This record gives sequence, structure tokens and C-alpha cells, in this order.
Amino acid sequence: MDSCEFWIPVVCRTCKIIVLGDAGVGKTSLTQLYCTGHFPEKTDSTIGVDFRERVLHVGGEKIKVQLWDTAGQERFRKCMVQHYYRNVHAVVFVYDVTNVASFRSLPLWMEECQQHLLGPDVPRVLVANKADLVTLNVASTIEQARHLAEVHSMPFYLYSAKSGNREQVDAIFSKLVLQITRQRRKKTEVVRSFKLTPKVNVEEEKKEKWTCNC
Ligand SMILES: Nc1nc2c(ncn2[C@@H]2O[C@H](COP(=O)(O)OP(=O)(O)OP(=O)(O)O)[C@@H](O)[C@H]2O)c(=O)[nH]1
Repeated sequence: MDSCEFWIPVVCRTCKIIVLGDAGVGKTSLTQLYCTGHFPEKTDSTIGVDFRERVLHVGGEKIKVQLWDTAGQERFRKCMVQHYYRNVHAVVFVYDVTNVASFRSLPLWMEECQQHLLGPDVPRVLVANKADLVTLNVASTIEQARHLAEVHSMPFYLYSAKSGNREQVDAIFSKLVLQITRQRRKKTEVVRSFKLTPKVNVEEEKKEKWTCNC
């Protein structure tokens, strides 16, 4: 059973979370709000990727939450896309409630995740941003977004990076971090129980398989 090495988790206390969505939906604003506590008055289009960090203490562990604020514009993301998806622990999808096209793009963002082999065990959430600009016209799209999130087993948040309270944005990201740490603990337990399996049994199994009865 040499393959047991695959089960040994890397002792790593960094959570890499990528934030995906069309240009202008508010990815930079959300990540800055979470990491600095302030909504940025002015943002520029992200080129490639921007990194932001915040340190959390979860169950006695120090966790570095690393947010990858990715470019929404295709021309600014081409060269970086392979790097976004390496060792991702969680994904935040964002769309802008005032921009139906950004909602329609969500399946494409999900498909991109699939193409880069993000498994179903990677936690995801969907944020409908700019809730301060909600009008009756967009209510049905919000319901569709809620449904999309449900179908894909993702928590759904209607939020405003501009006027929403800090606790809410903390909850969005911190819940993801909790999910990641729980998953890690489970994997560690699997490894521990696997290591406790007496080696001699494995050898016995092998012998049995190769015994010729003729
Ligand atoms: N009214 C309102 N405006 C917002 C909100 N969030 C972001 N914005 C504005 O939307 C614009 C785009 O926000 P960004 O955070 O730069 O969007 P982005 O998704 O990072 O854009 P790219 O980097 O081009 O992919 C900015 O003018 C923000 O101030 C919000 O909740 N409400």
C-alpha cells in the first residue's frame, strides 16, 4: 500500500480562497472589506491577480486566509489562470445584482473550475453583490441565483460590499475557513486510523492473493 502517501495531509495553515466573477461585480471591494475592514472608495480593474490576507484563530490554530482577487476581464486573466487554480481550498463566486449578464456568466465560472479539476469537495459560496442597488426588476434573477446556489449545494448571500455590515462579510469568508479546517481535520483522522492498521495484515493479504491452489 505505497499509495498511502497520497493520504498524508500537508501541514499547512494557509487557506487559499479564489474569488471569481465578471469584471466590475465587486470582487476587489469584497476582499478589501474583509481584509481591511473598509470599502475602497476607488478601485482599478484587477490585472492578473491581487492577493490579500487576514489571520484568523480557529480552535487554537492560526490560519492565514489568503484571498486571490482574480481579474474579471478575460484579457487581464489569460496568463494567470493556471496559477489561480493551484492548491485551491475554496471558491467564492460573485455576481452583480444589477448586471444580469454577470449572473448568466456564473455557469461558465463553474465550468472553468471543473476544467481545472476542482473537486466537488472544494467548498464554494455564491455572493449576489450590490444589494444596496436592488430593485423589483432584479428580484427574479436573485431568486434564480438562490436556486442555482441550492442546486450546487452552495450557501447563498445577498450582500452589499458598500453598505453591508462587517459581521456579514466576516461570516461569508469565515464560514468557508471553518469548513476547510473541518475537512482537514477529518482527513488527518483518516490518516491516523490508516496508520494504525497493522502492516502485518497487509502482508497477509498479499500472500493470500498469490497463493496458488493448483
Ligand atoms: N453600489 C455598490 N457598488 C459597489 C459594490 N461593490 C462594489 N461596487 C463598485 O463596483 C465597481 C467595481 O468594483 P470592483 O470591486 O473593482 O469590481 P471587480 O469585480 O474587482 O472588478 P475587476 O477587477 O475588473 O474584475 C466599483 O466602482 C465599486 O465601488 C456594492 O456593494 N454596491
